[in-house]
Order: sequence, then structure tokens, then C-alpha cells
Amino acid sequence: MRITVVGGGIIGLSCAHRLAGAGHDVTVITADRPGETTSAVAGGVLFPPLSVHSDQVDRWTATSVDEYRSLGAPGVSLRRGTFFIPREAPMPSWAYSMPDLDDGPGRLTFTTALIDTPVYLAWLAGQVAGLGVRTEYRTVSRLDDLDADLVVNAAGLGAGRLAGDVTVVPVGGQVVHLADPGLTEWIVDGATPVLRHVIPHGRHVVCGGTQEPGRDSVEPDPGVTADIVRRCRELVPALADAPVLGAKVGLRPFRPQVRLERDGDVVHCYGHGGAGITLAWGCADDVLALV
Ligand SMILES: Cc1cc2nc3c(=O)[nH]c(=O)nc-3n(C[C@H](O)[C@H](O)[C@H](O)COP(=O)(O)OP(=O)(O)OC[C@H]3O[C@@H](n4cnc5c(N)ncnc54)[C@H](O)[C@@H]3O)c2cc1C
Repeated sequence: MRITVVGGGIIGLSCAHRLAGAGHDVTVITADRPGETTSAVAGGVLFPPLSVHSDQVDRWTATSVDEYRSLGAPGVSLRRGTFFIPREAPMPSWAYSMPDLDDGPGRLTFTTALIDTPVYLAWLAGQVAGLGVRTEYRTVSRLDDLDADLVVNAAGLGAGRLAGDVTVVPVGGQVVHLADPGLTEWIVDGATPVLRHVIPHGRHVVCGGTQEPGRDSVEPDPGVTADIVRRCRELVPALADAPVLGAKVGLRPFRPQVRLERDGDVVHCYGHGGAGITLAWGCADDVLALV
């Protein structure tokens, strides 16, 4: 089949990889290069936020963790770390699929994949090109203008506009990169009112973060940068002298739940909110099944 994938972030590229690998003739149309997408801002830790849970999310997460483990791709490392959760919170069901899970009151410790997203996305785009996928850099205004047997709508925040779906909204997130002093473990602190995370990738550590519903600017706020640095240095004192390398903002494509369904000649795959890196391979498998 001739398939056009709209979107060149983590979701569009993962779908294009699966579809081309299955023998389809695939074109990706994307307004932005991979390094300029929301996907390239993500901290890149592989598990979904506590607020996101369903059997589907558990299955997509388990599939993605297995895939990232076996890829041997640049930008992917496997590390142990700790997720702090409110003491009264039940154990999230996806946690059972994590190897070497060790849980205590208000704490889950396990090994998962960490994705240095700009490095990994550049590699994934190269793999996709190697499978014969063409990429066009332009903005699509209407899905039914596209000349293809089937269209995959994987345009993140733009997917909502293309599908006329007003439930897709931006939730801004700012992160700060610090030089990595050699941290061996990741920490995500979901037990405090404002999420804190410290995700080491070797050259740099991604520290965060914020959740800003309705934000439309991707210009980092210097006051927020200073606050993130302070909060993350409190959490991990080894960062005390780590130089600040820069700050980034991304707009998470939020929706009450991921839309992954076929509607005629369009397969919709969008609305991954704060979990798109985690869900990408599981969703790409389901897109292929719908095709
Ligand atoms: C600060 C922050 C931290 C995060 N941390 C994590 C994490 O640790 N783990 C995790 O799993 N997730 C994390 N996320 C969430 C994750 O980044 C998103 O869920 C994911 O990037 C969504 O991917 P996407 O491909 O759907 O969208 P995007 O990456 O936004 O890609 C959308 C693509 O569609 C294209 N596009 C849009 N409209 C059009 C159009 N009309 N025509 C043509 N092309 C179009 C864009 O150019 C782009 O290529 C984080 C997000 C942020 C902001």
C-alpha cells in the first residue's frame, strides 16, 4: 500500500519504521525536522505518568521497553533508578512488567530504558530512510488532500487540528540540561506537588520539570530554569557544581486518552501527552495491525 504518515516525531517515525518494515511504500510528511519536535525535548525515561493507566497503556509500555532494549540504538541506555510516588498511591500496573522491580512505601526501584531523544531520533530517521521511506518537509492542511491509499495521522498537537478534535490540548513542559557529573541512576519524584526528575544520558542530565496546561510558547523562562536547577540540586546533591548547559520547552499533545483507531482510509495515532516516548513502539505495532 502507498501510505503517507503525517508527523515526524517519535510517533510518526516509529509508525513509518513498522509500516516500511512490513513492505509498505511509505512517505513521511512533517513540518519540522526530528530535532525540532516535542519528542526531542522529552526527558526520555521509559514509563508512563501515574495519571495514565489502562490495559492498553500497560501493553504498549511493555512492548516499547522490550523494543528499546533489543534495538542497540545510539542514545538508548538501560539504567536502574527510583520513581517516588505518594505513599497512598496504589502500585501502577505497568510496574509489574519492569524487570528487577523492588518496591517499598512510596517508592518503586527498577531498570528501564533512558532515551537521549535528539540522538535517538536522528538514528531512527536514518533507519527509516534506509527502509526506503521518503520524507517531505511541509505543513499539511487537510488529510483528504493527500494522494495515498492510506494516511496515518501522527502529527502530535497538529493531529488534533487535522482531525477536528478539540480534546487535544498543549501542556507545556520546561527542562534544563546540566553537564552529567557521572550519575549512574535516574530519579523521578512524583510524590511532590511539582514533578521533579533527573535523567542522566552520559553527556548531559535532563532536569525538570513543569506541567503548564494551555502554554503556547516554547521560549524557556529564566525564572523557571533557576527553580528547576534549585529543586533538582536539592534532590541530587551531586549536581551542585554541574554547569547549566541550556533549557528547552516542549508542548505535550494531551488528550483524555490516546486516539488509536482507523476511520476509513485514515489511521489516527495521537494524543500521547507526557508518555509518547514510552508508548511509541507499542502504538506503532497497533497501527500496523490496523493497516
Ligand atoms: C518536557 C517534556 C518531557 C517529557 N518527558 C517524557 C518522558 O520522559 N517519557 C515519555 O514517554 N514522554 C515524555 N514526554 C512526552 C513526549 O515528548 C510526547 O508524548 C511525544 O513527543 C509526542 O510525540 P508525537 O510524535 O506525537 O509528537 P511531536 O514530537 O510533537 O511530533 C509531531 C510531528 O508532527 C508534525 N506536524 C504537526 N502538524 C503538522 C502538519 N499540519 N503537517 C505536517 N506535519 C505536522 C510536526 O512537525 C512533528 O514532526 C515529555 C514531553 C515534554 C514536553
